[in-house]
Amino acid sequence: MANTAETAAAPGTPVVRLDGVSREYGKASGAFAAVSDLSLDVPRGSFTTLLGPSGCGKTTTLRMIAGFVRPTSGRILLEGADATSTPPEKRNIGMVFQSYALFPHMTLRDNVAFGLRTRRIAKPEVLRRAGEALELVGLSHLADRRPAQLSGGQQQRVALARAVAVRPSVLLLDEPLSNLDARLRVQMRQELLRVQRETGLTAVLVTHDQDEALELSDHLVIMNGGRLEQQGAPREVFPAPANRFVAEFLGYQNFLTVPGHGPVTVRPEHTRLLADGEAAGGDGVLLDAQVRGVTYQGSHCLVEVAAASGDGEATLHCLHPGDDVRPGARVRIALPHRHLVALAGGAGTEDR
Ligand SMILES: Nc1ncnc2c1ncn2[C@@H]1O[C@H](COP(=O)(O)OP(=O)(O)OP(=O)(O)O)[C@@H](O)[C@H]1O
Repeated sequence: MANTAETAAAPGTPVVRLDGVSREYGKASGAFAAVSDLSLDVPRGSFTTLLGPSGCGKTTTLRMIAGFVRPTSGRILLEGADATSTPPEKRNIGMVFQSYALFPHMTLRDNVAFGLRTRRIAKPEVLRRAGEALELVGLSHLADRRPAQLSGGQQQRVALARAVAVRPSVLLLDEPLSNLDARLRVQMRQELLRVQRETGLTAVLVTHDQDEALELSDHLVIMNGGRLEQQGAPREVFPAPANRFVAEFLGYQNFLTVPGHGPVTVRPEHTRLLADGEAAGGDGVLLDAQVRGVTYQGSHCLVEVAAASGDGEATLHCLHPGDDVRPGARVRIALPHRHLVALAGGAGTEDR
C-alpha cells in the first residue's frame, strides 16, 4: 500500500506544528492548564511519541491536533497551514483509540469502509481501499465477520486498518495497545511499526510506557505537568536526560551531587564496585560506601549501597559482575567521568 496523504506542502514542512499551544480549563480565577505553551514539530514520515505520566497533557495535545479540543492560545499548523479553527472532519486525520471504537453491527469490511464512504469516494474504490487496508493488517480472511467475533488484538488491527484506509496526513494513536495483555502488546508494537513503515504515514502515539516509546519512536517528546521536558531521537534522549524528571521517567535510579559536576545521574552498569584495597584505575570519582543489599541476577548482582556524595548520603544501584559482596561490607564506588550525566536543575519537578 503506497503512501498516502495527498498534500501540496513543501518537502521538509512538518506535518504538524504546535506553536505555543495552551489549553486551560476552569474559570479565569482558578484556571488550570492541561497543556502550557507547547511548541513542537512532527516530522513527515516520523513515528513521534508523546510520553509522560498520567495527567501530563498527552491526550489533550492529541485531541487538539485532531480538532476535538480547541487551544485557549497558540496555533496548530497542519501541512504548513493554520488549522487552529478547522473542524475535525476537515483535518484529514486518522485516529485509533484505546477502546477500539468499532461499530458492533457492521462487518469488518464495512467498519474499515466507513470513513471512506463519508468522504464521498466512489463505491468500487471504497471496497478496493478497504480490502487493501484489511490485507495490510492481515485480516482479509475475516472481512465478513463482526467485531464481537474477534480477539482484542484483532479488533485493534481493524481500528488501525480503518484509520489507515482514509490515507490521513497524520495517524493519531491514543494508547492503542493498553487494553491488550502484556504479550500481545509487545507483538502489536512491531505490527504498528510495520504498518507505519509500509504506508509511510506520519504517526503520533500517546503512551505512558517508556519501553513502548523507546522501541517505536524516531521522535520522542517527554511531557510533564502540561509542559515539554525534552524531545529528540530516543538514542539522543535516553543517554542524556536533561533533568531529574526525565531521568527518573526513563528508569534512572542513581541521583547524587558530585563536587565539580553538580547534580548528576549514572547508570548502574557504569558504576564499579571496588573491594578493599583494590585500585580504581582510570579517571573518575571515588566514593566511600556501605553495601545495603545484594540481589543475585545470574550473570551479575545488583548491589545497593549508601554512598557519601557531595550532598550527604546517596543510595546508588551498581551492577557488579561477581557474587562476592555481602550486606554491611565497606566498599568504594568508582564513577567514570564520561558516564556522569549532568542534570539541569537537579530537583526536576519539585523546582516548578
Ligand atoms: N475536559 C476537561 N475538563 C477539565 N480538566 C480536564 C479536561 N480534560 C483533561 N483535563 C485535565 O487536564 C490534565 C491533562 O489531561 P490529559 O488527559 O491530557 O492527560 P494524559 O497525560 O493524557 O493522562 P492519561 O495518561 O491519564 O490519559 C489532567 O489533569 C486532566 O484531569
